[in-house]
Amino acid sequence: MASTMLARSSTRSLVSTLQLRVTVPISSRCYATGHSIPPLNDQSLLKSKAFIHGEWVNADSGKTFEVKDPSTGKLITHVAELDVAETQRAIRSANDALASFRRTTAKERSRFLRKWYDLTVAHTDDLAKIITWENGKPLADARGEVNYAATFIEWFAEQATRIDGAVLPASIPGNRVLVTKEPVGVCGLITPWNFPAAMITRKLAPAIAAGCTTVSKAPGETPLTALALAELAARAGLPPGVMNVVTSLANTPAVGETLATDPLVRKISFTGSTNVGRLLMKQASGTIKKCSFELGGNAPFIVFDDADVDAAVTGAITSKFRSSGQTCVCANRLYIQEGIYEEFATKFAEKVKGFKIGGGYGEGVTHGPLIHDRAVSKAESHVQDALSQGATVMIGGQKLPDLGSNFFQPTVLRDMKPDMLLAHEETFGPVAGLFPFKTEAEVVTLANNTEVGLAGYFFSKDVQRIWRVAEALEVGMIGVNTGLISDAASPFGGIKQSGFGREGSIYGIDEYLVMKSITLGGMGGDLQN
Ligand SMILES: NC(=O)c1ccc[n+]([C@@H]2O[C@H](COP(=O)([O-])OP(=O)(O)OC[C@H]3O[C@@H](n4cnc5c(N)ncnc54)[C@H](O)[C@@H]3O)[C@@H](O)[C@H]2O)c1
Ligand SMILES: O=CCCC(=O)O
Repeated sequence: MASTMLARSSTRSLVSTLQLRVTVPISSRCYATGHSIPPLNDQSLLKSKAFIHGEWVNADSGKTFEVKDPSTGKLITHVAELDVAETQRAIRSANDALASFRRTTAKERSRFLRKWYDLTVAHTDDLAKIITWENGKPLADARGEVNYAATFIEWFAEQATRIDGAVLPASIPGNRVLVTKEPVGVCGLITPWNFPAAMITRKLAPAIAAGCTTVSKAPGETPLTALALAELAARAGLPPGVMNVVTSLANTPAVGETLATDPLVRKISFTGSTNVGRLLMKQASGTIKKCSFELGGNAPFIVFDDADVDAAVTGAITSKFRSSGQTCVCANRLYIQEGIYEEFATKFAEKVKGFKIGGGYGEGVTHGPLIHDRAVSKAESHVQDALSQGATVMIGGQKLPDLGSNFFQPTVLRDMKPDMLLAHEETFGPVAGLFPFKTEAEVVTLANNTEVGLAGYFFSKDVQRIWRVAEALEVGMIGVNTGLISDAASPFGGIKQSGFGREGSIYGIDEYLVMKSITLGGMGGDLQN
């Protein structure tokens, strides 16, 4: 009871913060943030409880965790810190809902998704403000993310009605083989903080389109967007239990293990680091769950001498600095062929000079903070390692303490060498290292010299080279003469230790379906008189 009241007061506090735009301590557990955010049109989108069986619930323990604004480090609100028991309850809710939801028609599921899509688009401004608040990305980027997130809902609203089967010629006389596709069952969906809306809709929309029921684990850093999306899904009429959202920060490993080991869960889809993916895969193996894993990358971005250098600079800026370098498909290693190295480096650094760094609501801000100080330390360590081995800074290279503890300068390093840390580890921050190379064969060897294989990019005007290099790069997604490959229509996913499974596209729904063959015997006899 006390915890219920506490959480109610937390939500009220959050709402008052938005209405009043003032710095006022409201309660000892949740207070205004000290920097104002634009008020929401619909303040009831702000939730601080988890969503189980169509109800907003606190943790049984009454525990909460803090969600902080990465721009200021200040508290946004406290969110329910769920544990194993509540996660099991969410799984049972999804399991109870499955029996009837799997029997809904594709058209019904499609209509539901369409309503959810319409509501998401209608609330773009509010969702974007929430994303900026908890993730830090500039408001324009946050709006772009809401649009991107909504395209997955729209896409799978359309795909829901296209789940098909087959009739196959049997090799046994008199038999006929039918193939149907069915929902895999209860799905455990675990998503990261870097795209608080799009990573969750990219899993939820195909799961629902397929007729599955779900338990999503919202990222501890950015749970508010996931909860707002759940509110919109409920408004769209999704039956209780089809979409449950559990929230946790400290209890995340226990919640994750519960999802990955509970026999009622038939599918785990995870987006995040390779290390956590490895752990979840091990845990999920006990009950042989269907899995898809979208894990870490270390994308090569190659510019050949024959490329349009200006286009390559634009593509590299988009790919490297999207979300301040915090996307799994961000260029991590920029390989520039010797003939155009100087021109590329100068033009690239010049563009980076034009960035405006600051809090995501700031006028004209192009790049926000990193998510937390660990991310800043990683960027800093990659810069230090490169400098200690002979790289030079063209621009940036420092923290920006005057802006806040999570800010790091967009950085361009030149004269990078293959042994440097940045060549082998995903920076996940705004540091671009320019590596010179001589030949096509050399650069493809360098590009493939990594355990992961998510995205890769290259710029060239030679059509034969385009085929050669595209076929030789060991990645799941390639951008040729573009730095932007993310699209609901395109299959998203990696190879090697970047994981397996594909999201979006005509293939994404297969991750949530299982195939069943039905063999009919005694068929095809003579016509009866
Ligand atoms: N391939 C992709 O589509 C994709 C997309 C986004 C991020 N990523 C990768 O994610 C990484 C950055 O995110 P991060 O550092 O927050 O990743 P992370 O693996 O630490 O966390 C990602 C998510 O997993 C949850 N999590 C953490 N530990 C867990 C555990 N033991 N059990 C269950 N869930 C757990 C977190 O709460 C979070 O929601 C990068 O490596 C990046 O490339 C990949
Ligand atoms: O960070 C990973 C996902 C980014 C994207 O979908 O473009």
